[in-house]
Amino acid sequence: MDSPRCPLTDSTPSLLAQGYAWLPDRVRRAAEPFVRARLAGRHAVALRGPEAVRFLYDERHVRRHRALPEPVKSTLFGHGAVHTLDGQAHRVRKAMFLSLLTDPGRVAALTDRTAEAWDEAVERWERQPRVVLFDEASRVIARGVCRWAGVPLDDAGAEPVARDLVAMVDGFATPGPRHWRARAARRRREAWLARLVEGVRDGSADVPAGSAVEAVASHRDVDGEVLDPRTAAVELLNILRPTTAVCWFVAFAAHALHRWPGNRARLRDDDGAYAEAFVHEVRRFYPFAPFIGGRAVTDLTWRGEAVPSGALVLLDLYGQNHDPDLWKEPYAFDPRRFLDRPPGRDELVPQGGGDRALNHRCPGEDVTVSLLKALSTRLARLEYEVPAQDLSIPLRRVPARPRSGVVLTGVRHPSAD
Ligand code: HEM
Repeated sequence: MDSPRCPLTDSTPSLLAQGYAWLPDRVRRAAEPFVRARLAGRHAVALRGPEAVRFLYDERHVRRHRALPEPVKSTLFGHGAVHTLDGQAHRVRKAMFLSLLTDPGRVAALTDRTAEAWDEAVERWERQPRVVLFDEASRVIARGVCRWAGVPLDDAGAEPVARDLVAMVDGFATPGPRHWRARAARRRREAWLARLVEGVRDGSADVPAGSAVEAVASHRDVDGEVLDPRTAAVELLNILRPTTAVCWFVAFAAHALHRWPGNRARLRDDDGAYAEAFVHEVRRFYPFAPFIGGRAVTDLTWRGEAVPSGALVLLDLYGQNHDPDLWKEPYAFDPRRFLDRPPGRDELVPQGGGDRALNHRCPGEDVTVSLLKALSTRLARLEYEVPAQDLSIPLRRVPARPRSGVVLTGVRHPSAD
């Protein structure tokens, strides 16, 4: 087999300029689900499809160590995060997340805390002329997850905390001012939570027994040692930050209810199966995580294509969620596609693929689905107007969001009429 040639031109500027469209465009031009590129000076290959999921998540092929660029670690995930670990070190750290995030009782408690915060917020929204749903949802969820996790937060604290948690997500994939805001937000919140962890350990901070803060503060890593306070803060943020980021999906759900209002009645009617299908379709249809990746640990072959040791191997999440080979009419928003059958493990991949206990698949999918079900249903039951505004979702911006943030006016609970 010929040794693979990495393109000479670096595609990083095109990726930054085109966002979500960059990889699917390249796949379309290549007329096959395999793309070779140079990214940040490195040889990269991009794959998609259930078979590609199984290939990439096999640690004999691809590992995460030294795969993530520094700007992503300094904003989105944090240095020393579970995302960057492999092998036994990864599995021991991952077990902590799974025990906190997949137990149905804990997921229900987090959903209840957040639903309470939503109901409190609605009382305020009814007295306001307009609300920006994206911003409001971020505060509601930040309040809910902090209450659930045992992070002390007074009412005035929710707004700056939500702003920082959103900033960390908003700025990971851009070189501009959003990026510097993300770095500053991470530094601030790591310092804040590291102090809390130290307080829990020396007894000066009182947090509920069994809470996420207590679990992270007392977690022992593969070496039998507790995490240093900064890494413990990084991992606490890896619970608070992505949970708050469900506000992106809440804004997308509002967008879908506005564009395709037929969904509203079935959500209002407490149709649990439909609500779940709606949530999966929101996660499939709208753009959020564009791709994930790691480094080839040895010379590999993918469907006859050589992948040299050290190359970046990317899984095209957005492309796979819109792949016509997997989804009938992929650009139609249609929750009914999930009514007949639940999503296949390695087909629907907005939060990664594979087995969440063994690899890097997101441990927060149950939380995401549960929160989004509860909040979409509540949103569908509210009455409000959607005044003229720019609801476009430019795919050049990563992470994408409706430009206006989804402005609602005249919010009222139907019972108030
Ligand atoms: C807002 C919706 C969410 C999206 C779009 C999302 C997406 C993702 C993606 C794409 C990955 C990487 C998978 C991989 O590298 O293979 C991931 C990993 C992760 N997510 Fe999520 N996630 C979301 C919500 C959550 C929530 C609610 C939590 C926790 C409460 C969470 C915690 C994590 C953690 C800790 C990892 C690292 C797992 C590991 O490396 O083993 N995520 N997520």
